[in-house]
Amino acid sequence: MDNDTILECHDVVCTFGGVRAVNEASLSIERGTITGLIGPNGAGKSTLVNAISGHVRLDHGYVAFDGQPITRLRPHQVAERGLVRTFQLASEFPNMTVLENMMTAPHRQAGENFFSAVFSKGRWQREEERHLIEARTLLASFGLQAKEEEYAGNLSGGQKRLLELARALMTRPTMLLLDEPMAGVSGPLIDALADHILRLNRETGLTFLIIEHDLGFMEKVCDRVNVMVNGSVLTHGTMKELREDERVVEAYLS
Ligand SMILES: Nc1ncnc2c1ncn2[C@@H]1O[C@H](COP(=O)(O)OP(=O)(O)OP(=O)(O)O)[C@@H](O)[C@H]1O
Repeated sequence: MDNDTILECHDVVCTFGGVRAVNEASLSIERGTITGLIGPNGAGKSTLVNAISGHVRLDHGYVAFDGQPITRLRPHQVAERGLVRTFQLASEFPNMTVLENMMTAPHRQAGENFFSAVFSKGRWQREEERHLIEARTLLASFGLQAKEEEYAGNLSGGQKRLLELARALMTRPTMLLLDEPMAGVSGPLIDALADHILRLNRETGLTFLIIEHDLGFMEKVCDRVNVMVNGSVLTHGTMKELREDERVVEAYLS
C-alpha cells in the first residue's frame, strides 16, 4: 500500500451458502479520487462494498483503509475510522423532519455517554448546538434549507439522495461508499447530484467509491472505473478506455 492508496482490497471472497458472490476481488483506490464500480446485475458489487464497510463477513482476503487492516471490524467501527457507506435504497427516516434526520447521523459526542451527559451537561449542549449549525450549513449547501421542517418521507427521490449525502457528511468522513446514488433520481437533480459529488471532492478532498449503472453519470464524475464480472474485478480505467476494451464490452457494455 503506497502513500496515496486510501483503500485496498486484496483477494476478497464472500460466499452465501453455495453462492460465491465475491470471488478473489482486488482493487486499490487513491486518496482524493472518485472511483466507480460497474458491472452486470449480480456481479458482486454491493457485496464487495458490504465487505469493505463491515456489513458482510469475508471468507478470505483483506481490506485495509488508511494503512490499517479493517477486515474484521463491525460497520460502526469502520464508520468511526472515516469510511462511511450509503445504501441502494434511500435510508432516511420518513416520519422525522429533514433536520431531525441530519441530527440522527452518528457522531462521537460527549452526550452519548450517560455519565458524561449527566456530569457535563454544558459541554453536551454546546456540542448539540455545534451539530445544529453544521446540519443547517450542510442543508444549505445542498439547497435543502427550505425543507428543514418537512417530513423526509415527503421529499422527492432526488431530494432524498441529497439528504442521504448531507447526512453522511455529518459524520465527517474521509471516504464515502455510495451504492447507486442515482436510483430514484430524475430531472435536474441528476446533474445536481453529480455536481455536488464533484464539488465535495474538489473542495474537501473527500474520496468516493460509487456503484452506479448510469454510465453517463460515471463518465462525468469518475476519475477511474473498476469493472466487476462474476465476483472479480476484471479491469479498471477511464470510461473512455473501458468502452474500447473488448472484454468489458462483451461482459457488460454490449
Ligand atoms: N444476503 C445474500 N444472501 C444470498 N445471496 C446473496 C446475498 N446478497 C447477494 N447475494 C447474491 O450474491 C450475488 C452478487 O450480488 P450483489 O448484490 O453483490 O451484486 P451486484 O453486482 O451489486 O448486483 P446489482 O447491480 O443487481 O445490484 C448475486 O448472485 C446475489 O443473488
